[in-house]
Amino acid sequence: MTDSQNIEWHYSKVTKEQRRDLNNHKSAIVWFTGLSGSGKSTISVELEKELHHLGVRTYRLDGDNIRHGLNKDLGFGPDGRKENIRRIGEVSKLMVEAGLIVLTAFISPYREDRNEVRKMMEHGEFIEVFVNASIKTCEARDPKGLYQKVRAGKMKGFTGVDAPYEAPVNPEIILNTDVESIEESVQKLMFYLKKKGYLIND
Ligand SMILES: Nc1ncnc2c1ncn2[C@@H]1O[C@H](COP(=O)(O)OS(=O)(=O)O)[C@@H](OP(=O)(O)O)[C@H]1O
Ligand SMILES: Nc1ncnc2c1ncn2[C@@H]1O[C@H](COP(=O)(O)OP(=O)(O)O)[C@@H](O)[C@H]1O
Repeated sequence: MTDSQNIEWHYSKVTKEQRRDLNNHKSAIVWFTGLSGSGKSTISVELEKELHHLGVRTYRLDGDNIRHGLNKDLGFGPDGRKENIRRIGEVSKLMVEAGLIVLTAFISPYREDRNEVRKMMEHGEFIEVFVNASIKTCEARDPKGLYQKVRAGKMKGFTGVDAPYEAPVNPEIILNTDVESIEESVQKLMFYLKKKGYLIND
């Protein structure tokens, strides 16, 4: 561990607000959370495409990708998942400082870990999106064949089967992907971002 007592903060001469002015929109984290197969990746990809078309500067962080690089040393036990979310929170915060709308797609099963990220951010900078789909739906979709592996006893500690998922209590947005289409979910998100003024900087 580094001794943080011997480290001083260095301030930039360009602020987050000035970067936002340059981009002409606000910056924030759109934090997708939900079971494997609920639709986090799919919907965040489509949302990013739509935002990009509007000239919004974005970046997407996805569990599957980040666990190949930055977080490849982490497992799926409670400690590994906690550290995964802590690091993603820190990286996302930097990106928000840089003026981006960050889209994160992680199961992030623990309420406390998500709330820790919320606490790191300023008011309105953390938009929690509960991608709500039943385990039955997720298992029927099984886009990576993981549920099949779990049921065959080849994987242990899988979220929603034999590891917990704690649903958000008061998320900014709920997407019921059991019944809503991908397009409907994207439109819901776009409506929220526009209504709350994220896509302009005033
Ligand atoms: N044990 C276990 N439980 C759940 N998921 C597992 C597990 N092992 C591997 N995978 C695959 O890893 C993806 C989830 O990674 P995350 O970084 O999003 O997980 S977490 O937020 O740390 O819980 C998850 O991807 P998604 O399906 O996109 O959610 C799975 O493909
Ligand atoms: N309404 C919907 N919303 C999101 N995904 C859906 C929907 N209906 C079907 N799907 C499909 O379900 C799968 C969701 O997988 P994925 O986006 O990888 O989920 P996650 O990232 O949450 O694990 C994709 O194959 C997607 O095409």
